[in-house]
Amino acid sequence: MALVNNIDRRIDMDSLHHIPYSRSVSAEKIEQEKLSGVVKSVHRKLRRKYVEVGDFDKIWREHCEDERTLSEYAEAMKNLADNYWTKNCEGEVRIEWCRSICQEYFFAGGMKKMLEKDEKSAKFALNVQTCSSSRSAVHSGKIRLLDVGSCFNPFLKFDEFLTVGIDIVPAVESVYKCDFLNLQLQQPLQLLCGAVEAFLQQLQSPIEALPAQLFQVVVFSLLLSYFPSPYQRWICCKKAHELLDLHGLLLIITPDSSHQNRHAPMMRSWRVAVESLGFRRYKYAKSSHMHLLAFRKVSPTTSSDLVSCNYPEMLYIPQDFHGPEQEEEEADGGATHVRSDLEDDQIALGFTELPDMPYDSDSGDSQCSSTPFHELEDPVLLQN
Ligand SMILES: C[S@@+](CC[C@H](N)C(=O)[O-])C[C@H]1O[C@@H](n2cnc3c(N)ncnc32)[C@H](O)[C@@H]1O
Repeated sequence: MALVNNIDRRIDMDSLHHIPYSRSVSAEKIEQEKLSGVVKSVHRKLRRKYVEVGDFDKIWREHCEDERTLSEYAEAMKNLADNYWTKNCEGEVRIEWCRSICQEYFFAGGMKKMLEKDEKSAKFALNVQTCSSSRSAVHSGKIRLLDVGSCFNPFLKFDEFLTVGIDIVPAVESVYKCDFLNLQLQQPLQLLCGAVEAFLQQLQSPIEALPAQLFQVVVFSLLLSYFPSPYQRWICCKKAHELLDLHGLLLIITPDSSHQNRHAPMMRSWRVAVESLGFRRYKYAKSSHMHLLAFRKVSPTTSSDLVSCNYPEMLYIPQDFHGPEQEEEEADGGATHVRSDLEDDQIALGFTELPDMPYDSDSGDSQCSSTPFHELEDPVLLQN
């Protein structure tokens, strides 16, 4: 009788939304998995279409016209950000990493140190006096930051940035609608800093064109892996180069839940491709679930015959090589996949830093980690 009473009481409590802890946690987990399922299925659909059709311009146009899919995606991302990526979780980790790199580079002498290093190596290489006028680029006010694929505008709350968030489907009003792949670039503004800030504050949605050299920071947070083709990733990096001021920073965050060296060749390949556009590596870090890369724009121009050198293909991701079977397995949650010994070893290694909730390698949706990221001063991963 006592037991029945207890059960009855629990049912009553449930109906009053006082859900017992274990039940609410698993309900949360299911909800979270559902949301990241929405995100992953959009990426998968794009990849599948790209394999079938081959013409990424065509599939991209169709994708941008598919309003229902896009708004479901934006809603899922915003929901994940609002309800599941709380403090110290991966969502915060990527934003905090970007902030700390910018603080150090613009306000704590990082840029000055790099410019001195450039001058020294230029003198050494050419045995000539180099021009030091580039120092005037050291920043004095707010940092002009372009967040591409901003979705829910995570940088807006920080005072040190004058943030422009753009997205094909903004999840919040403060983000401007813009397809970065088709953004037109105009002549740079010949204005003083204050006037440039005023220009940025009067932008209106949709943005179809922007002047070159407008920003000091461009952020691609979980953007590049959205695209099914390496060539689209390369177009984005090239555009970032043109939109950045000389010595500005390109910050790239891309998901990878395997341990640090598993995709070392891929990251080396990315480095070569990005540097070929007129960037130089500045910092690299690996968190449990992401690579975080910072590049400085070191050359004002980028040559246009780079396609012939296969640089775009170098911006590959593991999913580019998935066949239909692997994609299907992923859609089933990997239920039919038999792991190799090597994968088992990697998972065992990974467990030492994996938190206890599932990670979504497409959306970057994940959970708390005690060591958010490892700064690598001179990583094997990105050796010269
Ligand atoms: C995985 S979400 C990342 C959201 C956010 N940056 C973060 O780190 O959580 C990728 C975002 O990029 C946007 N996106 C994809 N292609 C884009 C393009 N060509 N131009 C602008 N935004 C794009 C998507 O709509 C989506 O909101």
